[in-house]
Amino acid sequence: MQTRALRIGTRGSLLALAQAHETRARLMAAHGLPEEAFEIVAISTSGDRIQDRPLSMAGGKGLFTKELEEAMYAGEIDIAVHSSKDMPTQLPDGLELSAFLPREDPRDAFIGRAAPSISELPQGAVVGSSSLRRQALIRRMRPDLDVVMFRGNVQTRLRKLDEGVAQGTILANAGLRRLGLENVITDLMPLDVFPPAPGQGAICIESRIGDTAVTAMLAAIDHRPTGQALACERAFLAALDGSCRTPIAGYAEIDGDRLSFSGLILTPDGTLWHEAKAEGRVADAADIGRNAGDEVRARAGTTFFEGWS
Ligand SMILES: NCc1[nH]cc(CCC(=O)O)c1CC(=O)O
Repeated sequence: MQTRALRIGTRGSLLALAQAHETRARLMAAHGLPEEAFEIVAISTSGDRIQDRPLSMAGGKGLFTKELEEAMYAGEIDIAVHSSKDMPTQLPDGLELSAFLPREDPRDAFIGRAAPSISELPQGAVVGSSSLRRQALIRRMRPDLDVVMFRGNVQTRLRKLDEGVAQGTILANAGLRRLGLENVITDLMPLDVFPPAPGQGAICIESRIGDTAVTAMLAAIDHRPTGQALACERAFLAALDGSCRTPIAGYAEIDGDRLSFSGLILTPDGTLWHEAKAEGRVADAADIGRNAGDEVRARAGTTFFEGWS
């Protein structure tokens, strides 16, 4: 018998709260438990407070997870719900990713004002993005565009578009859908020309290693194919050192017991890139990702990373 509510830790942003609610709904359904069996605990993180500079310059990944992990060590929460994309490849001691929810659409979405798609934007138009990967991919597609820094939550970015600060921006389709904002999307970026960040669209749940009652509960909502795809993508990222100052994209697709992976690194200006494609058994997901990362790293050579890594 469960005596006290399971405390679900989350960041306080609207997107994070939507993800925590989805997790709670799945746990309620899987275990036939009422809403009162769970408590959602919102915790503010350093990443949420930095609005004036790129996160890549402020310490990168981990900024969104550190406070939640401390709350987990302190026993203030039992699990932490995250966007897999924001998770460092190396977790702190004693914590593990014990469940992944079924992945949403991993594609990026374009929100255009002067034109519905990047290719139709007028010469020299301004596109806002704070993601190094998206900046590099936009520049690779359209070197003439002016790519500017764009931070803040979705609502802030939409307001900046209204104010004419930029003619377009790119956000994850998954996040927009979870917020019920898919109506603002004017184009969806194809996976081959605009590959997503490793983990994009997948919610993951972190817990304490050895917390058997909690991990048993989470096992019931774990979506194996998403976990396997993520094992591959995260191994690719880890092999490349996962520096958040190198634009990196990677996406694994699962079909039965087969996995196909495509990974890409680019220079921030989008003029140079190296791509690896691999296929194999799902059981070898992590090896496939690691080998692809090693291959890309070897092909790029050390000069590729000079200057920003
Ligand atoms: N770094 C912020 C972040 N982390 C996860 C998502 C989207 C949701 C997801 O990928 O699951 C976003 C916003 C965005 O990129 O538009």
